[in-house]
Amino acid sequence: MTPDVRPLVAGNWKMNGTRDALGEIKAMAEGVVGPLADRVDALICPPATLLYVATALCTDSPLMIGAQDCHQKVSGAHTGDISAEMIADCFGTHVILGHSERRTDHAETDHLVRDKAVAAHQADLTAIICIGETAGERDSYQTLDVLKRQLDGSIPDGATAENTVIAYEPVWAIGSGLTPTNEDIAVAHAFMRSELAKRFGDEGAKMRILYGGSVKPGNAEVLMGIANVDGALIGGASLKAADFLAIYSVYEGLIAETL
Ligand SMILES: O=C[C@H](O)COP(=O)(O)O
Repeated sequence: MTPDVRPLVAGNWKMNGTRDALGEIKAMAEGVVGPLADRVDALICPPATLLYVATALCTDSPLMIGAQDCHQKVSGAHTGDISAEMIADCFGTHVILGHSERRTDHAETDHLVRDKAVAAHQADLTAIICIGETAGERDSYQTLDVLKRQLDGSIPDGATAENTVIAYEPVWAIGSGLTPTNEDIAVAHAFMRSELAKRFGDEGAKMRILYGGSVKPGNAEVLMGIANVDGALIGGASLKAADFLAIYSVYEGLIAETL
């Protein structure tokens, strides 16, 4: 955790979830309540097909709804894409950008991710910009170099602690059940914090840096307790309300420790 930074527990449903899954969102909306909701943000990013109905289920809940990608342009001839404005029009508040699956599946570059973040900011969305090294880069000790290159290239100059969240997701930890050691996570997050503070000053010092990659109810308390880890970006374990809420609830203990 970073002192005075409000944690964010975010779920990325990826290409999972049809209308049958809306009951999970309803249960999450009902579960994000009470004093914890005043201290810790919760967000679910379902597929675009569920965006509008998901936000409608959350009108009486602090649970926020976001999208998983947007186009860098405001509108136009871009078949199959959705714009940041369309996400905002569905009452979405956040958009995940530059996830490693999009960098791989759609050849997204740091430059493109930066342009998408600018589009997100122009639509008043918070951009969750994903970065992280591959197994090969980690094995050849390039992790911090990769993080620096992706931070420098993917974050636009107008980023603030309000409109931008960084998600560190080692590619090899996604969906694998593997996580870096606590020490490796601490080193990576301290490095990112220092780079963000160097470039963005106070805004960088307060910008949220999430950890993502095989976060589960069983390891969340330890992972979320690491310095400069300001929440989680959760894939598989965000599909079920019970797991998502169990991860969210680890902050009951973590916040009590800081009071
Ligand atoms: O965006 C979420 C991540 O890719 C993590 O996925 P995972 O929790 O299934 O490992």
